Formats: sequence, C-alpha cells, structure tokens
Amino acid sequence: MTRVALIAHDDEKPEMIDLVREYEDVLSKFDLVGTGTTGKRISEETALDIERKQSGPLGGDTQIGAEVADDRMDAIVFLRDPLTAQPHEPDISALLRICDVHDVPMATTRTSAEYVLDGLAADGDE
Ligand SMILES: O=C(CO)COP(=O)(O)O
Repeated sequence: MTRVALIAHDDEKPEMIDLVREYEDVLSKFDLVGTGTTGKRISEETALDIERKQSGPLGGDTQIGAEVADDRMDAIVFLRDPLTAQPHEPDISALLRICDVHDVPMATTRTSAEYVLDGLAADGDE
C-alpha cells in the first residue's frame, strides 16, 4: 500500500487541514503517517486514519526519515514554515537529505503537494 507522511509546521497546519480535506478520497486509499501534532489534528478534523509519530521537535521528522531510509515511504507532504526558525532544524534538513538520497518525492508547498498527490492517485489507477 502506498505510504505517505503528512507533516506541517504550526503556521502551515490550517493549510494542511484544507489540503487533506480536499484530497480526503485520495488519501483514504493510502497508509498515512504524520508527526504528532499534525497527525492529531488530521485525525480529529477529518475521517482519515493516520499513524502518529512523535511531535517534530521531539523526533518525529527523524522517525519518518528512518522509514525513508528503510524504503518504506512513497512520498512526503511537508508544509514547512519558511519564515520561522525551528529548534529541530537539523532534523528537518536530515529528512530532506534522506528523501533526496532515496528519491522519495517530498512536496513542501500546497501546489507541489497537489501535484504529488495527483501523481500518486494516477499511479494507483493504472
Ligand atoms: O515540527 C514539525 C515538523 O518539523 C511538525 O511537528 P508536529 O506535527 O508535531 O507539530
């Protein structure tokens, strides 16, 4: 099953919820995992099942990166806040890097996320 991680920084959580609602049908066919607070909000505010890792600052990005390194992840939607410094910036950089290493698509904006999710949905229809 296609496994997708959903991660959003605080300023981007409303955008993530909006995106997830728009793509709820597509996402319901995937195995979803999220960082702690993002996952909590998605499970509370949509009908989707989502496995929750630690919150980002407590290691959630790192846990998701470990799945990428294990070739368990098909794509990541990571709506980052480009205007706010994060205490766990090294973990975020490591996640970007390991996605590059394993050629796992990571979308970091709403529009790129829509392209990635549309692409995954089209792959599933083949
Ligand atoms: O900080 C994050 C990603 O770097 C997101 O973590 P939360 O979903 O727990 O807010």
